[in-house]
Amino acid sequence: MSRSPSIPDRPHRDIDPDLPDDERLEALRGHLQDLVDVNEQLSEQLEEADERRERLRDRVDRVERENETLKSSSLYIATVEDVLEDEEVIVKQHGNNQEVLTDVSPRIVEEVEPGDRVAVNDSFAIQTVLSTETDARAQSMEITEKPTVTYADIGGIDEQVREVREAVEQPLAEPELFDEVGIEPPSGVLLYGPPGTGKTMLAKAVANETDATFIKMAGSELVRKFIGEGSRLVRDLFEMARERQPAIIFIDEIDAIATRRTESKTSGDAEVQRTMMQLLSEMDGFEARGEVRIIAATNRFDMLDRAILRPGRFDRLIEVPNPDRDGREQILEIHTRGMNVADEVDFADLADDTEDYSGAEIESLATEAGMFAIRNDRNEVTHQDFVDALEKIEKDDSSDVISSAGYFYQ
Ligand SMILES: Nc1ncnc2c1ncn2[C@@H]1O[C@H](COP(=O)(O)OP(=O)(O)OP(=O)(O)O)[C@@H](O)[C@H]1O
Repeated sequence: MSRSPSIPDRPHRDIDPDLPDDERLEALRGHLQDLVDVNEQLSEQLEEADERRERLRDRVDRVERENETLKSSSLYIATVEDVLEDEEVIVKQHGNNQEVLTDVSPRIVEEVEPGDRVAVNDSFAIQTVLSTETDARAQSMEITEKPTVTYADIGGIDEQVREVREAVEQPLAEPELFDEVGIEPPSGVLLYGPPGTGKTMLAKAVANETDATFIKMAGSELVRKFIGEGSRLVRDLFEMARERQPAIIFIDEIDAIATRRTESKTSGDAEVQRTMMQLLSEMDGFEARGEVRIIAATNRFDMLDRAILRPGRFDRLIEVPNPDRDGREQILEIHTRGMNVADEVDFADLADDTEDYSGAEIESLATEAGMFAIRNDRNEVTHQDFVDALEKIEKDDSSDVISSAGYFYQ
């Protein structure tokens, strides 16, 4: 680094006050010139200092950016095995189970305890303490001992209900049937179709019918920040299901971890791929006639990696479409069961007017009609309330998401 230039001395001249005027004027001119020279030197130095400051600022920016990159580069997950003296700990890496003696920064040493999950960098130094495993499990899984949804709550998809019962319920309820015939039940069932058509309901209804624990995980929850975390969650998911069997594992939005590979090979992609491989390997090592069944759902069937559809994996595909006219009428009846609906309400007519509506949209139509009744100080819902609700929903739709059906799902 260049040294700072020295500051010029302040110019000084002794001018004898007794000098004749012209000589004193000359001396003063000389003094003024000295001052002008020093001023110039100082200005130059100031300019140089400004340039140096600019250069330093650039360097700080660069270092800060590097620091950010370092901070955001991939970290690995490990579990703390033991905390020793002198800020040393033994961690076991997830994935390869390698044990490593490493340091903890004094900043977080107080927080680290055996059993904690931590994020370590390439040199195994602990960077952060992660939330505890039970927290992570609880946060990302929805566990219901016995869901209340029944087949009677599902309208318009009778054929799909039949197929799901055969592929999921029967192997749980009557495994001996499969033993006797000598066939393996389907490994996994994939429900695909537009949003809000009853895929989640179907999975819940099977759990209800078979007294199984319903364990739901969204595929997007499995896409995690740290290397190894997604596959760890997949293992947790299956472990949880085994602990609570009979159980139905329901993975919604499976496309989040099972999208066809794209050209880009970023580390994020590789991590998602690893999570999917973990899911496949859990399924491969899975007792087909056992007490854990797996159902996945997607709105984006066309984007799925075909590897998950091979035999022994999601080998039973069930399309759950938007309901047809009769289906819509049935769903309307289901969702108005608990409502005070006037006798004159014509569900068949409403079913005609709700083409392309999903089950979820029909449910909102019923709620919206109820709101119109309340707004008009009535406790009975009339046909006109449904017509007004339809109009409102259509108006909202045209300015917003055009029927959610068909948007992702073509
Ligand atoms: N076939 C149906 N019969 C009765 N109600 C339905 C039906 N389909 C959807 N619904 C209503 O819509 C709500 C949402 O449905 P559900 O969560 O099962 O849809 P999904 O297909 O899983 O949607 P997504 O793909 O968005 O997860 C349900 O709680 C239910 O009230």
